[in-house]
Amino acid sequence: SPIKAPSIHAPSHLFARQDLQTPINGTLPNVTIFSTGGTIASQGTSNTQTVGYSVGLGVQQLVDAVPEILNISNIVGYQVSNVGSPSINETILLELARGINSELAKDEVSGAVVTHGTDSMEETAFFLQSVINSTKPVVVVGAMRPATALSADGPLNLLQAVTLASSDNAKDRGVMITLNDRIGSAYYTTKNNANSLDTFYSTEAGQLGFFINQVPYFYFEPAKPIGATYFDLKNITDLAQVDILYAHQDMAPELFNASVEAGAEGLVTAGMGAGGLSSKASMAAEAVYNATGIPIVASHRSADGFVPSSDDSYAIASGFYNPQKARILLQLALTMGYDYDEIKELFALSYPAP
Ligand SMILES: NC(=O)C[C@H](N)C(=O)O
Repeated sequence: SPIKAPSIHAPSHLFARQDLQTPINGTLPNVTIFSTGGTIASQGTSNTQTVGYSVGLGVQQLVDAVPEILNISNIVGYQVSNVGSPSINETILLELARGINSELAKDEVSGAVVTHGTDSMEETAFFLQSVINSTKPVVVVGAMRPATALSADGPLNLLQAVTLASSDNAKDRGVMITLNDRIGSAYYTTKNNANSLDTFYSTEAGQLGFFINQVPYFYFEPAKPIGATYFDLKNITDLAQVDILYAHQDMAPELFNASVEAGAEGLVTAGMGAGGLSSKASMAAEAVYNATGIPIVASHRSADGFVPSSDDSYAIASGFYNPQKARILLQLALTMGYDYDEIKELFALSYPAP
């Protein structure tokens, strides 16, 4: 019969550590699962319900649904939160990052898995990529169908995530996102479709590998994304406020001032094409920059692409970062006290001169 997982770490104040009822096998690696909620932890009222379900399954139930995981790894779990990922906030992000760093610092832990809603998964994954101090695999995983649905995707995704987190060939590849057999780089992977199972087919730079019969295969040797910067969180307890303004025809120029009045310390624009704003919006942005000096990063509302730097612009070019990743990067830079020029250089690191 199953025995209690050994107490191999101390709980932090936010995390509810679960003493998962998993059999211990000394020959297997140890993986720690950090559970945050999302569709992977959700239940509907029938097996055909795939919208309008509710979050509620705990980390123990997620593991219980896939006993095969215990043939791959010993598991310890933390219940970090149990929310839909639109409600993930900086408190959860900071605690998650600290928890992962402290787990991965232990020799006996091979890797970490984060179960997460898909809606803001790329933001959490990018954040973790920027603040995790380890070469061990960190895998962020979710599902597009609730656990109760016919053909629920969560259980196999979780099995693959644990497999990846305990694989030697997954080391030194940065934080990864896995869903629907695909392995993507957290740095560049984006949710592309609001509903479909294959929503995390990656943008051009993001695809790292694929699962075949639950074995991870990589296309390349381990590599680090160009420009990836590590931020040491030290005693940081909150992140700078950065908001995203979405550009469109006739965008209200007042939004720039309103955001600053609401507390924004930096702004990201999801511009049209390669970062474009209407001339009225652009003038308002420039006026806010001149009045306050807050950094304004120009990104793109198109799903993929690049915003080039321009010498005569007040705005900092996002390069390859989409608005939600640019926001996290700007939050981290501001939190660490980077000035305007340092922030500009930070963004430019992702597209070094040839
Ligand atoms: N598929 C999902 O996980 C979507 C869910 N609304 C979430 O992000 O929490």
